[in-house]
Amino acid sequence: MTDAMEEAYWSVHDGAAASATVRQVLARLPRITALIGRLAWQTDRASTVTAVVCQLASAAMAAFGLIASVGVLQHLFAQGPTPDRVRAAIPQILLVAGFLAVRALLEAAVSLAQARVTPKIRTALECKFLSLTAHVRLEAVEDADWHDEVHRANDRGLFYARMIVGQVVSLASAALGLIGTAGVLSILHPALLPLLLLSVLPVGAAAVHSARARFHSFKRWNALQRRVRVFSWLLLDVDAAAELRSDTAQDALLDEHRRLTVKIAEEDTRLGVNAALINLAGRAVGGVGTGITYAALAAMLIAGWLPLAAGAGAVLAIQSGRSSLTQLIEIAHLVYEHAPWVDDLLAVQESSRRLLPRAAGARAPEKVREITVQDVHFTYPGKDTPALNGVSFTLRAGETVAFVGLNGSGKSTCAKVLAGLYEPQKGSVSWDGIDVRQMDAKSLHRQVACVLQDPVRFPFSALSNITAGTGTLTEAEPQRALAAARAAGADRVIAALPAQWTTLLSKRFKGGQQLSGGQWAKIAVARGLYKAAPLLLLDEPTASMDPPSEHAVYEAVLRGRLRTDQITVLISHRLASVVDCDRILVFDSGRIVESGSHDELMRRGGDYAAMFTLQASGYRSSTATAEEAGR
Ligand SMILES: Nc1ncnc2c1ncn2[C@@H]1O[C@H](COP(=O)(O)OP(=O)(O)OP(=O)(O)O)[C@@H](O)[C@H]1O
Repeated sequence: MTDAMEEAYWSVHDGAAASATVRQVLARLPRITALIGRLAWQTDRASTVTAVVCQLASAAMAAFGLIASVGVLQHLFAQGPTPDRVRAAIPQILLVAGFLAVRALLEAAVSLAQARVTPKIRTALECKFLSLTAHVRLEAVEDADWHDEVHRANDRGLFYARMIVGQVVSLASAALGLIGTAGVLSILHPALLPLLLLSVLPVGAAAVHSARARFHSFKRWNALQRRVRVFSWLLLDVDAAAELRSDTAQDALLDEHRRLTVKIAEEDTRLGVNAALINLAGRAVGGVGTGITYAALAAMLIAGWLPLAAGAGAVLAIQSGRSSLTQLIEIAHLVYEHAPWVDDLLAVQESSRRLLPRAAGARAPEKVREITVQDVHFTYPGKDTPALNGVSFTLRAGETVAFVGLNGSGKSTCAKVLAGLYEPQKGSVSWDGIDVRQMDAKSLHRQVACVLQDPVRFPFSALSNITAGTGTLTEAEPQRALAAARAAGADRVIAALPAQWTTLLSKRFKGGQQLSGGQWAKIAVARGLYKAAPLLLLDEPTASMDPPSEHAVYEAVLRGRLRTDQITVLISHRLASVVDCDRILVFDSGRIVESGSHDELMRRGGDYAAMFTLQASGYRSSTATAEEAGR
C-alpha cells in the first residue's frame, strides 16, 4: 500500500491556497463575495440586509469608539489634579462604553442573521443541485468523469458552500475593521497611515506564510484522512462484515488504520510546530516593524506634530488594525481554498442543466398500438464497437416479445433505448408513428415500466417499494398493489413480514427487515406490474428466484396480465421461460439475427435452436444422471 495514493478527482482543488500569490487571493475575493451575497439575497432578503447594515454599523461603532477613546485620553493627559481629569473624562468613557455595547449588539445581530441565512443557502444549493443532477440523462450519469464531478460537488462543494458564508461575513468584518482603523488614523494625522502600513505589513507577511504552510500540509493530511475513513467504513460496514470475519481480515485492516492515524497525528504535530515557528518569526519581524512605527510616532510627538492623546489613540488604532489584517489574511486564504469547490458545485449545476432530457414536445400515449424500432444504432461513449448496429422490429399491443442472445449482444441496451433512457444515434423509435425524440421525456418514462437486471432496493416500506415506480412513496391504490404483488409472488413475501406492507425493508434502520435476493426480485417485478404502463420491460427479472417463483412470475407476466393491451418485453437467458412468448428476437453483436416464435425458430435450426438444445440437454443429462444414480 502506498500513501501517495490520492484520489484523482477528489483532491483536484486541495492545496490551491498553498501556491496562490497574494494577488490571486485578492482577485478571487470580490467574485466569491458577490456570489455569496447573491445567494443570500435570493434565499433571505431580510436577513441579508440585516447582516450588511449591522456589519457596516458595527464597523462604524468600532471607529467611533476609537475616536471617543482619544477623547478620553485627551482628558486624562490634560493639566490639573488626577480626580478632576478622571471626572472630566467620564462622559467620554461612557460614550466609549456605549459604542462598545452597541457594537456588541450589532455583531450579535450579524451572527443571528448569518445563522438564519446560512442553512437556507445550503438547503437551496443542495435542493437545486440534487433536483438538477437527479434528472440528467442516463448517458451522462454513466460517464465516469461526470460521476466524479457530481460526487465531488455533492460531498465537498456543498460542505464548503456552507462554510464559505461565515467566512465571507468574517472577511467583510475584518476588511471593514481595517478600513475603520485607517479612517481614524487619517483623522488623527494623515502621516499615521503609512505608519499603519509599516506596522501591519510584517504581520501580514507572516500570516500569508503561515496560511500557505497550513494549506500545503492540508492536501496530504486530507488524503490520509480519507483513506482512514475507508478503513473505518470497511470495518463497520454490515455488507463487508461476513467476508471480513470469514477471511479474518479485521486485524490487517486495523493495522493499516492504526498506521495511517499515527501518520496523521505526526502530520498534525509537524504542522503545529511549523505554525508556531512561522508565528514566532512573524512576530519578530512584526516587532521590528512596530519598533520603527513607535519610534516614528515618538518623533512626531517630539516634533509637536501630534498631541500626546492622539499619539496614544494611534497606538490603539494600530493594534486594532494589525489584528484586523491578520484575520483578513487568514480568512482570505480560507476563502481562496474553498472557493474552487463552490465554483465546482455551481459549474456542475450549470452543466446538469444542459444534460437534462427534453421537457417539451408531444405527450407519450397512455395506450399504444404499435412501437416501431427502425434501423437503430447506438454506441456507448468511449466505445468503438456499437452496442446496437441497425436494429429494426415492431411491437404490437398485447404482444409478449423475448430478447435472447449471448452476453453483450445488445439486449439490455435495446431495452433501454425502448424505455427512452438512451436516444438512438441513428434510426428511430416511434410510438404510433410519433418519434420518441419529439416527446416530452418525462411523459415517455411514465408510460414505460422497467424491471432491470439489478433492481433498486429502496430502504422504504414494502408498499412504497411497490408504488415507487409511479413516482410516489406515499400514495397507493391498495387493490392494484395487491394484484401486482400477487402476480409477482410478492404477496407471500409481504405476508411473512412483521408489519406486512408497512415493514421497512432495510436492516440499517430500527425495525427494518432484510429480504433475500429472490424476494427483492419479486418486489421489483410487483413494482413493474403496479405501474400498469403500456410497455413493460423485464430484464432478467427472475435470475435470482427459485424455480417455483420464477414459474409463477412468468405465468403472471405471460398469462395473468394486469393490462391486456400491454406490450411486454422479456429478456432472459433461461430459454424455457421464453417458449410461450409471441415472438423471440435473437440478438448477436448488436443485430437481430433471428426472429419468430419458439416453434418457428426451432424448425429453422439456427442460433436459438442451438442455444435451446444446449440448455435442454443440460437438464436432460442431469435428469438422466439422477435416474441412473437412483437405479
Ligand atoms: N453503460 C455502459 N457503458 C459502456 N458500455 C456498455 C454499457 N452497458 C453495456 N455496454 C456494452 O454494450 C454492449 C452490449 O451490452 P448489453 O448490456 O446491451 O448486452 P446484453 O445482451 O444485455 O448482455 P447480458 O446478457 O450480459 O446482460 C456490451 O459490449 C457492453 O460491454
